[in-house]
Amino acid sequence: MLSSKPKFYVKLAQLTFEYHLNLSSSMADVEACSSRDSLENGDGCSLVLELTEDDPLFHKKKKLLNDKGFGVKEQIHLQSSMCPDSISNSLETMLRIGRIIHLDEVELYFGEFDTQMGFYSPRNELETLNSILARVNTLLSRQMHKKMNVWQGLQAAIILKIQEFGNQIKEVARIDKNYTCEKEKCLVQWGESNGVKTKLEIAYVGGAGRGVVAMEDLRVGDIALEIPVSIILSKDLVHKSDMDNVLGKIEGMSSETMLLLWSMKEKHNCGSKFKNYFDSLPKEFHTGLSFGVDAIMALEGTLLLEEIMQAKEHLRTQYDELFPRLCNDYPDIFPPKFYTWEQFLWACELFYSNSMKIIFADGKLRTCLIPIAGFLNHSLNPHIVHYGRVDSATNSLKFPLSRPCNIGEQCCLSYGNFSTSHLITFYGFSPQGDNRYDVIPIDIDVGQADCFDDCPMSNWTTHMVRGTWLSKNHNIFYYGLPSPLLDYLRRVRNPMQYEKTHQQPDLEIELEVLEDLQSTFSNMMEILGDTDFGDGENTSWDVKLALEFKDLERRIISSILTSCSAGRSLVESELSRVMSKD
Ligand SMILES: C[S@@+](CC[C@H](N)C(=O)[O-])C[C@H]1O[C@@H](n2cnc3c(N)ncnc32)[C@H](O)[C@@H]1O
Repeated sequence: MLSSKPKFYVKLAQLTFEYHLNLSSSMADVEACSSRDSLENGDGCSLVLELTEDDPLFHKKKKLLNDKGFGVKEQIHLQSSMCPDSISNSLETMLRIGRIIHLDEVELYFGEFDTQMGFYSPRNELETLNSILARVNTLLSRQMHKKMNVWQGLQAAIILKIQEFGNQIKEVARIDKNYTCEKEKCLVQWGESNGVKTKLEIAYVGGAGRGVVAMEDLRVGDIALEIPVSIILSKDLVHKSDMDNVLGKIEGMSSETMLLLWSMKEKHNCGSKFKNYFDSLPKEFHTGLSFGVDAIMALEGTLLLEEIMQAKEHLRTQYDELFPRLCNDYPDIFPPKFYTWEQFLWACELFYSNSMKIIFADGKLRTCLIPIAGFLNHSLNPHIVHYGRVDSATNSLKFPLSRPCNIGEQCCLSYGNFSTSHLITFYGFSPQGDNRYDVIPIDIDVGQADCFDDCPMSNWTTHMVRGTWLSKNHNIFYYGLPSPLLDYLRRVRNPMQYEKTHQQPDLEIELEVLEDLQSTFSNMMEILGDTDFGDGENTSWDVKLALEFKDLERRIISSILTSCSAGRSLVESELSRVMSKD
């Protein structure tokens, strides 16, 4: 019955992939099991990474898993239960599976696995390592199985990997020691007297305003910050207020807007429980929604211009639907002086840049403002990735570390997988480093979009490109450009059959595809115009951000043009070689 060798087991059951690392069941036991529970309740214990059908990318990921050799009912036997090398090998296999499971849409679109980088994105890698670690920790905490040392070995190997990964991606923040953070300290003291537990202190971080730094060396899994639900601002506060009756009757009013309108008044209430919180907020926000005329003009030709204009228009419409009607009808509840357009815009910027979506103990998702946690800045290489669920045992929101953060180091969150245009519009900054979510969407109007059932990658409904420096494969047929887009364009030219061969007709199609892309992106570059360096020191914050963004778009397009041109040279020389042979 018992086998000492751990095994991976890949099973497809009711459209759910389950990957089992099973330490003590024999393969026959595993095959006889129809559910994960029966494995865990038995003598053995399984490690499961699962891809479920709830995932909107289920079919695409399933295909990618199959392409990578992780087929249905496949087993991968590991060599030994004890030796560190085999633990490390098993971890590598789990990582390869986990990375695919944790891909998001953009990563999957560009997802030819990059063997040189070894990972898809820092977020994906951290998420994968932490999800495997969480499962191993659960198994260890149950202490109900044999071979504890193997699981402990695996746990140590994962933690080491996370540490090594963190060391590769360290960012240095400029901490301004002269800024005393008085208001912020008052808020922390108030928080602590209400049950907040923190290992972070507020500091002024160059280029990002307030941020938080670790007060001690923090390890993976340590809780950097814990906020009791009693000091989280959520829609429950509106229900307890005089606004509830009025707002509840307005059709289509979201609980998010209710909380926003409540906050606009509450911030003026000297006796508010949340006075320290409101006092700590910036007097003005510098997001894309506050861009002035010069910045808007500087954005001419960019995608960001459209995003900002649409967002602002949406907010103006929302404001006009509510005001001055609410102030006229209920002047005591909605005093006109608190509900001007400028104050509404301020509140919208507060919510866009500072709110978090949290799942409460009742299972409901609510948009909240969270004192103290609101000081955490965003990073493309975050320390904290999982923070969205209230711990029902403590009725608090915990911020555990997904990678270590040393004493004095800025501790950052991931706000989400956002493009720089989104971050500028709603948060007012452009992140440091390569943002893999900076893509240029491509509209393809070929009138035969639904044709290619047999071509798996052409079933993407949207196409996109990004800086080709992010790709390591610049060989013929790839050129640093996304395969789904190239495959799609090839199929448009030859719907019957296209193969990546070095034969003349296929190479001629390659040339046409590259020429088309080159012409599309040359037009885009022309619309963007020449680099504008602004007015040096005198350039305002918004024009600076606008110019920075325009420059980013130029760099992306320029990299695509360079790749198209290099690709054409490759194909042309291959074509002349083939033709000279013929
Ligand atoms: C949740 S708040 C974080 C605290 C904020 N720095 C403050 O001083 O109140 C979000 C805002 O912080 C700033 N921010 C966050 N991450 C940043 C980053 N990586 N670089 C620059 N600014 C950042 C932006 O102004 C953003 O709108």
